[in-house]
Amino acid sequence: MFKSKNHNTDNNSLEEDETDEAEIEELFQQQIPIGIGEEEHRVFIVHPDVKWGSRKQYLTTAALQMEEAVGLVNTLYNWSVVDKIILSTKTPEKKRIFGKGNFQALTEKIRDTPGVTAVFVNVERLSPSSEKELQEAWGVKVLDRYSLVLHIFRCNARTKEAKLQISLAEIPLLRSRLRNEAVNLDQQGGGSRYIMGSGETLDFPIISVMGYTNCGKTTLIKALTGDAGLQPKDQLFATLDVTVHAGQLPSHMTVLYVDTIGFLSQLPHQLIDSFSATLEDVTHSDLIIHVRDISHPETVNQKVNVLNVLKNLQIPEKLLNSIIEVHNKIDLIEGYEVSDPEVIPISALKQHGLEVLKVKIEEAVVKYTGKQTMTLKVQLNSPQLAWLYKEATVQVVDDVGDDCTANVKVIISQAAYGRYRKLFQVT
Ligand SMILES: Nc1nc2c(ncn2[C@@H]2O[C@H](COP(=O)(O)OP(=O)(O)OP(=O)(O)O)[C@@H](O)[C@H]2O)c(=O)[nH]1
Ligand SMILES: [Mg+2]
Repeated sequence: MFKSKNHNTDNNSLEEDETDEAEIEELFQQQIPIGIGEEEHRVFIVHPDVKWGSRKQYLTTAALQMEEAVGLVNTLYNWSVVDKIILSTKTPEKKRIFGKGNFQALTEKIRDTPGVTAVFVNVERLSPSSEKELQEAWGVKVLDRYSLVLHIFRCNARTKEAKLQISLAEIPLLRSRLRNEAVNLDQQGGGSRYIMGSGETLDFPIISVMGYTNCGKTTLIKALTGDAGLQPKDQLFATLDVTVHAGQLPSHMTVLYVDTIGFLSQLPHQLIDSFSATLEDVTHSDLIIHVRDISHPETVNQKVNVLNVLKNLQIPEKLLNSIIEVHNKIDLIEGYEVSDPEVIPISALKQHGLEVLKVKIEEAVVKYTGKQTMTLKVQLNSPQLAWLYKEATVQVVDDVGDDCTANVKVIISQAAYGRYRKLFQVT
């Protein structure tokens, strides 16, 4: 389904549309956060079905839904269905999808079916912990409808704009996975929920890193996140795809940095579409970091241009006010000093000034997202701690002694704190 790559990717000239396409194609294929590659798949389909109405009614519905699932898999040219099964399930409110007996029988059946490389569980979304659990039990890739459909879109994406859109669609998925890695719900006794529930309230703050091409955006994100996969390059438009990277702030709050396509005064025509898609994405972030290459002769004009574009984008006033201005590449100017105390001077390459920047980012996140740091006295023999792990960012748990309580430092939104107080009748 992917186009074969017959372009010469060594030539980076922007004038050559073909080369440019090839490079985007390559970048796009490198970044597959949902982890489905181009390989062939032999898929076992499980359709968990809740009984309702008459037996005939639910069997008909289940059969139709199974047909739909088969159709989805067959859309992918090198995928095939090896077997399929409809299994009655517990209600969605229950913590697990399948009852114990059903699950054991299913696991045996999957293991006994030769050549299975993936199991498609035909539900909208599996929670990351369920997915992990099933994957461990079955030893093969586990897909839900969301990840399968995204994969189909990804394979069909031909234009740069479409590819960017897909990268953006993957953000919520990526977020929930990161959340799961940061907080293992199962270990906290929270159980694993089968379908993502209040997932949206669990979002991490999103920080868009913007600025002129070659100013050091990717280098900075790499330095802030330690993400070894990022490749800064001394070349215009090294980054042609929106990517998202998780990093930790000083108080262990996790944030997501969005690496964006750089500005250029004379934007090559073929890039305008993907560029505007990037900018649209920015309007949905919580905070903007504006990186300036302070060693560039046009740095002042560049700043004016960036701010003008952002203003014309109808970005919410609050987001405009949130902009953190960063002066990068100070290592190239001896004795560089800033006159504005709000501006943070750094060298992303030499990793100077990053701690100060992180503190500044954290302050801004607290200010602009309404999230606050609090220390709560928590009853350890109640579900309070598990609740906080799910709905807020737990930073430190201090055991305070014999009375079964702990001091828990959390980053929590005002709304979540309100719910916490109500739920546990804390005053
Ligand atoms: N001397 C110096 N060079 C830097 C610094 N930060 C980045 N660079 C260099 O600047 C070049 C561009 O860096 P990138 O991080 O790829 O820049 P970018 O803003 O992501 O560029 P695009 O993706 O093309 O928009 C690379 O050669 C980096 O090594 C810095 O603090 N000091
Ligand atoms: Mg870049």
